[in-house]
Amino acid sequence: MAAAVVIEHLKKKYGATEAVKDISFHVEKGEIFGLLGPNGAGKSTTIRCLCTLAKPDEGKIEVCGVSVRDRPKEARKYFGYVAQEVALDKMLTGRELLKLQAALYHLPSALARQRIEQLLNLLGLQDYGDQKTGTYSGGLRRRLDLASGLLHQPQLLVLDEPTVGLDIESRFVMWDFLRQLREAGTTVLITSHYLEEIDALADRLAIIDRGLVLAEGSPSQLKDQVGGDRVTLRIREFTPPQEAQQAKQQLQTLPFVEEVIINEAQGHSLNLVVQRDCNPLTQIEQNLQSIGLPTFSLAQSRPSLDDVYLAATGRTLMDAELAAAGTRDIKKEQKQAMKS
Ligand SMILES: Nc1ncnc2c1ncn2[C@@H]1O[C@H](COP(=O)(O)OP(=O)(O)OP(=O)(O)O)[C@@H](O)[C@H]1O
Repeated sequence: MAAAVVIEHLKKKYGATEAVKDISFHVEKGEIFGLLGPNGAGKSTTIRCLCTLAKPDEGKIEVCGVSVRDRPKEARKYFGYVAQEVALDKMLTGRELLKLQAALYHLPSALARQRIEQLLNLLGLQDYGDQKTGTYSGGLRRRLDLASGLLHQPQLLVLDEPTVGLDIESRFVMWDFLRQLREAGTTVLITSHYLEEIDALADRLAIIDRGLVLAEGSPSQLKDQVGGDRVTLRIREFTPPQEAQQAKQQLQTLPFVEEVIINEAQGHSLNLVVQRDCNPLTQIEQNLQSIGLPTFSLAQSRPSLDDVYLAATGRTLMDAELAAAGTRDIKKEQKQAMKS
């Protein structure tokens, strides 16, 4: 059985910007697959190439065994795409917009009517179908986007950051709906920069950073691979770099400490990897005391996807987000995207 998505050695540049340097991953049928990475990592570009909305420079892309580059029209039958931001015509009602969309998919009108009512019900939109979309909340708009992407009953639903800007409740509604879709046999490919979203939803994921896949697997596999428990230590609220170095050297000598990383972006806090199921906190504190260093905060936890990200990139996802913010000219990108 062909995989739902095969992407191999995808490359895509915008001018001098290498948006996608070399990305490969497979999505199996019936799973929720997450692409996790900070803003600017290349997630949208990857799925825009997959969904025939951007032209790749190189690489193989298949949807349900059909080459997207060679047979784009046929490939489009297999997937529904829900973009990051959809410009809805605010004067149209939800039902009218779905009718328009159904016409774009060339659905026969009886089938279109049936699908529209089904989806409005399924997504809890039955009371809003005749209201103008200009009156919709963010959560309702996203649900209508979903309905649009599902009208032609695609085998694969591709969603770009579907819960950005949504409140927690709307986000949970969306997660539940995506899980129901999976139960009904639809494959879901979702991009997100929210760790907890991918952790909660995805059967498997790929971590993407600066146009490359850094890790791929199920959330628990990836967490297991990064090894022992994590300890986050702050010597002071803002630790001088030389003290952080001194602490690192000292703590590396402890038998249960596997690794010490100094997180410069977080006030030179220290991230330690320690053997599982040891009780390290008192010993760490005493050890620091013995060389005259205080402890401002100290906490132990199981590895998270952020630890997986940190181990792969040397920075946390949030720091990567902050570094990316402000370096992009979104208006220029949108203009260029319209052209490509
Ligand atoms: N149309 C475009 N023109 C020029 N540069 C672009 C364009 N689209 C994306 N880029 C650049 O390519 C890189 C990858 O962007 P991309 O949108 O794929 O990342 P992303 O991970 O999806 O982030 P986001 O979720 O913010 O869209 C970024 O450096 C971005 O500035």
